[in-house]
Amino acid sequence: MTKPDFEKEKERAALHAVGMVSDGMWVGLGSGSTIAYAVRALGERVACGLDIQAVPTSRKTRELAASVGIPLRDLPDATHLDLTIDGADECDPRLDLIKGGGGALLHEKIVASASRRLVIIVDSRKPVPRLLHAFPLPVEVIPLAIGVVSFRLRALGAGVTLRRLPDGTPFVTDEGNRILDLTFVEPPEPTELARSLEAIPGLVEHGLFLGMTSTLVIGRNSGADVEIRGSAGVGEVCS
Ligand SMILES: O=C(CO)[C@H](O)[C@H](O)COP(=O)(O)O
Repeated sequence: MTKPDFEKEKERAALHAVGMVSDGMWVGLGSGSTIAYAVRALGERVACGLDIQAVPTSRKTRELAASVGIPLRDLPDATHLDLTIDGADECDPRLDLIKGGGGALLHEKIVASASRRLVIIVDSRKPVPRLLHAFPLPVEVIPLAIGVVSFRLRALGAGVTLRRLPDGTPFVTDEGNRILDLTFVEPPEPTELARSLEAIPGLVEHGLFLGMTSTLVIGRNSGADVEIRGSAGVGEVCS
């Protein structure tokens, strides 16, 4: 059996999602390696005359989008968006997600929550039967609350790890916060966990995106290019 080409899957999912963008839209741009394919493809459509405004969710995405000529707006300028394209670390059959592997979950959730449609693009490794059984759940915490929040998270049954860079220093988010990665020996029900996390002062946001996804696009290697879950919808493609 040939090995799956996950980069090809990411690219196929990204191309499909970019086909859903049409003239006049305000488009949210997520973060991560899968989104990079979407940003480059969107840049090609902009070069062909597509007229959009894009709101990036991280410094990295902003830099890439600017480099391919996508017109950009800042998040404070946005009131609502037509469509957001983003990646995910895990997605379950209800299209609920874990996000934040790249540490951009706060901006990603604000943009997703303001979007009429959230289109999630993934490769075939991301769909799972249940969330919280494999990928650690990222939460964003203000630096001075790290001790207090970690204590409360452990009381919820979580294993807590401060995310660090390869040089050992703590990872710092675009908002100057820290990321704690949570693991569970006995994974809780995501909705209940989300409620508990939202009640902890100093915990700014968590990576559970529940009930937000409109469309999940899974890139495939063989057969059809993509598998669609949720609502479909394809716009014009630049040739
Ligand atoms: O949530 C995210 C960043 O905060 C990313 O969307 C998620 O980590 C997926 O990244 P990739 O496409 O590189 O696998």
